[in-house]
Amino acid sequence: MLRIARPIVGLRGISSHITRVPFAVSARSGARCYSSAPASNGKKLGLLAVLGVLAVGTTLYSATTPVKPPRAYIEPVLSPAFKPGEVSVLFVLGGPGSGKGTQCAKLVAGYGFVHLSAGDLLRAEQQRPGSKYGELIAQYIKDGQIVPQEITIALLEQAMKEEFGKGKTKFLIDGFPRKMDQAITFEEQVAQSSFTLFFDCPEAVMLKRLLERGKTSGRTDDNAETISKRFKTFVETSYPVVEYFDKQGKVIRLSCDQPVETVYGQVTAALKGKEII
Ligand SMILES: Nc1ncnc2c1ncn2[C@@H]1O[C@H](COP(=O)(O)OP(=O)(O)OP(=O)(O)O)[C@@H](O)[C@H]1O
Ligand SMILES: O=c1ccn([C@@H]2O[C@H](COP(=O)(O)O)[C@@H](O)[C@H]2O)c(=O)[nH]1
Repeated sequence: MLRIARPIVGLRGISSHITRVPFAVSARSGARCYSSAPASNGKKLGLLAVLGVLAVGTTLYSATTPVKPPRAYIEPVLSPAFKPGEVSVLFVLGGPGSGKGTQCAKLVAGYGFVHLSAGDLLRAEQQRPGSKYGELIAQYIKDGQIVPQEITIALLEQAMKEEFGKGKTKFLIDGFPRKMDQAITFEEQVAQSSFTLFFDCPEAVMLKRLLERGKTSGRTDDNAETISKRFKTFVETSYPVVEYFDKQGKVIRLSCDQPVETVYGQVTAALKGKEII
């Protein structure tokens, strides 16, 4: 597929308005064109006649010569890895510790979704012997920052293709997209999302859960210092993604500050309402 880029606004047609008027015309070879000496009437008339002919000539030339538009730029547009309708993608977003993974696990058990957690994929890549990106990923996670999109999207696309090859088509993409560039690139190059489940949760609740989880999780980011960085990243970088999809009417907002089963009841009711399950 090819996309023809629009020509640069304002470029087309400008040349038709440019008429070059000769700077000085001398009636006689060697005469000074900047002389202050008064010219005779005959000379003045001759000069005016020449200027008039030139003005008419250039106007006629520009009016009759077709203006060539600038050559269109041709940009290749990559087709997404999955065609529209081939797979169903639900993004699952919410602050750290809002319960995304817990609810995804229940949807897998109840409705046969494939659950792909971007964080889990990054941690697995970090651990993979020989990975070029292990150290980089470890540093970003420890700092509560978002790993460059190329790495995360490649991991997600690969995992989706593997599952698709086994006949799976319903995906929960958990903890992604966490940044606007990821949202746009993923939808352009991998697949369109149908909805985003957003778990709204007070920071105090998430902090308590994460500190509790940190006692056994072994995660380098479940500690007070990194948690506060993750909260900041969520507010500044990830929440704009929720707003972006909200403007498209594609966000299902859920309150996470309830027992697990109550939250799950809200999730399933909302998905049934949208005829996703
Ligand atoms: N509704 C809930 N009520 C109480 N505790 C919960 C609830 N949901 C999840 N938890 C607990 O909170 C912790 C964080 O949950 P979970 O791992 O599902 O969150 P998450 O949003 O996936 O976090 P992260 O983004 O950090 O991976 C876990 O220990 C989990 O058992
Ligand atoms: O798209 C993503 C998703 C995650 N990360 C990094 O991983 C950690 C942990 O993610 P969880 O979803 O909480 O498991 C997150 O703080 C980021 O550092 C990412 O870079 N990009």
